[in-house]
Amino acid sequence: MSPVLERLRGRLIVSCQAYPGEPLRVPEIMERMALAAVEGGAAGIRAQGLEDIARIVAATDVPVTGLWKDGEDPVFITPTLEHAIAVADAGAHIVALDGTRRPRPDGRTLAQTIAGLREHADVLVMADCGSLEDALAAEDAGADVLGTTLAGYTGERARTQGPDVELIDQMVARCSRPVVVEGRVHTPAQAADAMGRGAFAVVVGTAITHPTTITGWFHQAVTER
Ligand SMILES: CC(=O)N[C@H](C=O)[C@@H](O)[C@H](O)[C@H](O)COP(=O)(O)O
Repeated sequence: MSPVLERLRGRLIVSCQAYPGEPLRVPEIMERMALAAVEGGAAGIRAQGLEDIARIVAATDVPVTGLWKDGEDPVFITPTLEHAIAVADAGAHIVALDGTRRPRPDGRTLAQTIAGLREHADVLVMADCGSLEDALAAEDAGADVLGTTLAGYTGERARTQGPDVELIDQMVARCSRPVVVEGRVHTPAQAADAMGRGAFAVVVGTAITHPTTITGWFHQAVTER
């Protein structure tokens, strides 16, 4: 296994993302968020946007999973080969991209996208999947790592309140590539449970790095007793 993946085995990856129009959507702030997460024990960072990726790669010494969310198409996580190449050029160690079976906006298949990226750069590829069928197809297409990232966001599976544990179990049982659990991991107990189910690593975003959502959880608890 690649040295980059070895560093992530059995560890926590923290996703540092702010969304368009939000107060924290500033690359320097995401860089500092990443530094804070690494201080807390994160073995890797997941980051969105070329500037955020480049800054976090320069500021930390942990593997960075990069993605570029762009466009109005349902496939919006690093949707085309050009986006994937740009993410690699920004310095990401792992390029995360939409790993579903849906048509991609540039007309390429996932396999063509991964092959094209590999011709350009020596990077690992994480396929963000929404179902077991996605994960099996992504593995065939050449992805190095399979994420549960899009479970509940593609219409194929219900959006579970916490992580989609049924999908985790299916992917761990059926896939031969490492399964990274990502999506709605909101508590340390859920992260531990995912590891117990055979996850290679766990990605936590919102519950660590999205204070507006976390505030909303507490706001609701306080006001809707
Ligand atoms: C579906 C989608 O667009 N997921 C994105 C992927 O990068 C991010 O918005 C999520 O925050 C990330 O996957 C981490 O998940 P959570 O924030 O639930 O811990």
